[in-house]
Amino acid sequence: MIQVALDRLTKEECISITEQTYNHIDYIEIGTGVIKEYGMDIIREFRHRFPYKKIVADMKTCDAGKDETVQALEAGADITTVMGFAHDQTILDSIKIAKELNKRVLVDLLEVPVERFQRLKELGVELVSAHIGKDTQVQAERYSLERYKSLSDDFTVFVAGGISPESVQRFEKLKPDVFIVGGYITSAANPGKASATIKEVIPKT
Ligand SMILES: O=C([C@H](O)CO)[C@H](O)[C@H](O)COP(=O)(O)O
Repeated sequence: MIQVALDRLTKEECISITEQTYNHIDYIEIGTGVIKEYGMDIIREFRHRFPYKKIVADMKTCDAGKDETVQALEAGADITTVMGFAHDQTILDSIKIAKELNKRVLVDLLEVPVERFQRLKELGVELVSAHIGKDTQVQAERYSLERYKSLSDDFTVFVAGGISPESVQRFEKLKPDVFIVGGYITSAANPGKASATIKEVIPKT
């Protein structure tokens, strides 16, 4: 499955790219910067405009787990993100309230040491994002995905970080359920065509 990540865009650009890519994507991610710009209103607007697509709010919550999770999920997101390096209590509170709302939490593994993966499982984490951060993507070859290789034994895996038709093979080894694709689609001259191309190359589920 494909999640289009809408980052560093205006609201109008986010809507236009979602419309152009609609038939090739499974999840719409409202990116962290877009949420910072427009707040929960953009999640409400996307819920209203795109009632049949899963919406992920990339809140990147690292404290106040309950409050931020409620904010995003009550605004209409199906999934909200919490950082794996946050305090255990933050993660527990987010998962608990998401369950009460019949929704999900995706834990972002950015900068999370491998030794913490087992603890995340014990905390009840089910969805994780194996992520190479925007600021380290230029050194991506140095950031081996090796540390993420066993995640699929314990979690539903999302992968993110500079995914394109050229790099998709590296991520395939992690047996992900969802490929999160940002810049390759959103910076393309034709985002609809780019989303069709990436859909062709990711493994069929
Ligand atoms: O989560 C992301 C990043 O931290 C910026 O907020 C991106 O959504 C994710 O990395 C996917 O975008 P690309 O790396 O441009 O594919």
